[in-house]
Amino acid sequence: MPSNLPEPVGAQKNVVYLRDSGHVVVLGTAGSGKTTMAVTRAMWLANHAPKIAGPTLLVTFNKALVTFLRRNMVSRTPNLVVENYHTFAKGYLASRGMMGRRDIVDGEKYQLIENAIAEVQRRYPGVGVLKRPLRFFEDEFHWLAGHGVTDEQTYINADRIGRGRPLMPADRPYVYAVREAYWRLRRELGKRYDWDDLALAARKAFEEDESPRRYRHVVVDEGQDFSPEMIRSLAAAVGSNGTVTFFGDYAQQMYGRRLSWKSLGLNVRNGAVQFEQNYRNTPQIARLAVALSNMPFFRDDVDLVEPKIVKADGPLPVLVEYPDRPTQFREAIELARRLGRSMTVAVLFRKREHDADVSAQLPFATRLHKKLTTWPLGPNVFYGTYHAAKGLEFDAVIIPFCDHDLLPDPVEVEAHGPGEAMSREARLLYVALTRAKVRLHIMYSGKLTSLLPTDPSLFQRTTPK
Ligand SMILES: Nc1ncnc2c1ncn2[C@@H]1O[C@H](COP(=O)(O)OP(=O)(O)OP(=O)(O)O)[C@@H](O)[C@H]1O
Repeated sequence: MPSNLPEPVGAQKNVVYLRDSGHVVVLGTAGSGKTTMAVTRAMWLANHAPKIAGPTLLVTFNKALVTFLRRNMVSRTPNLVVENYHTFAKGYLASRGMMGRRDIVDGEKYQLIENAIAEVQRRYPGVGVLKRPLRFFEDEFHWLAGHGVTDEQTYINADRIGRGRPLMPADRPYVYAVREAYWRLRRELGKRYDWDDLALAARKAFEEDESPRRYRHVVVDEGQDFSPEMIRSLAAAVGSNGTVTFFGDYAQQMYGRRLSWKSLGLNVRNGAVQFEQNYRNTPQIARLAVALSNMPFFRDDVDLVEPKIVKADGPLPVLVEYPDRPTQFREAIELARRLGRSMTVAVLFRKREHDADVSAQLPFATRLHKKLTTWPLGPNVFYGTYHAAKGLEFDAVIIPFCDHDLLPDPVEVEAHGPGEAMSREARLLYVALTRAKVRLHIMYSGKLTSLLPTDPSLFQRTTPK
């Protein structure tokens, strides 16, 4: 997003200046102006909307995006609060006397789950599902909390939407036993919640809360990453004369397909509004993104919007094979250094493990991460994970390590099986490459990841000098 907000046009205008109370859902392709229009709508609702102006919460998933928005767009808008979801939920629970300073389990969570698995394994030796990796249990608990499941029977009967290969009902009691053991161990540590539980706790607290609501309007950006419970709690956070405006792109969804709007607490009268124009990417980059989203493993049965591209032509995405990973890394840094003199450039990685190396090589570059508090203006180098780049955009994006044995991440393959892992990781890669406005450089060594389309006309293949 730019620092000056563009004038809404077409469908954007209809959403931004909508006066009715109630709920609106906007679905749009990457770069269709969802974030910029979320900000424009939030500012209009906060201060300018005749008769319906009132305290407004703009909530998003990505903390780096919150920093960007506060710094560049909404710093002087009274009546508007920009927060990420967890800050909102924590603050609300604290205001209800339901959140102490040390109530959330953080890094210790993994050890607690390990201990819980070991405990249940001792009870049921030889049960196969209990041998699944920690990441599997973590993911399953995340899903349960996100869908507001708090008892075993509901889990056993659940249509486990969002997992390619559902877990057999016969296996579920064992997984649930691990969840209960984890809860008990967590309680013994004096922690009431983990991050995944906050939405469920907030939703329930709102249900019992009859006091006047703090916010009249809620605007949700990057809505595809919000769990059902998060969306329900946000819908419950406004009173009956308020509005919820939800912006999302299901092609960028991390995982889990969506439920009906109604079951998410959203009362959408006329169906979702579609944003179809892609204002960010050149046709060359957009074409690659569309080809990726058409790959068979990019499974989806919901509202993907085919983009109409409005930007001028640019160079083809560049695909370069290097002899080895250290060379890839060196070249990515060198290219970022060079491009960063005249434009914004981001080097994006699947995993966090490269952060220290980049920071050693590029001490003035900005790492995209949760605690980012300032946002540099002008040409600059940024770096971070695909996740951390959500919602952001850069003139150039460099994606090293698109190697066959690194993407999809083997940890995800082990946890979810190859089909599910491909589907999830393809979405992440889609996020990463749609951050590029004009230049995109993809690097690999050995064999290229099978997540990328193979049509040679989508790339300019070059060889390293
Ligand atoms: N009406 C418009 N006129 C000109 N430019 C626009 C308009 N709407 C959006 N843009 C530009 O399009 C780019 C993408 O916008 P934005 O980041 O809001 O998209 P998005 O839908 O949130 O993308 P993503 O979901 O991929 O993060 C920005 O540079 C923005 O300024």
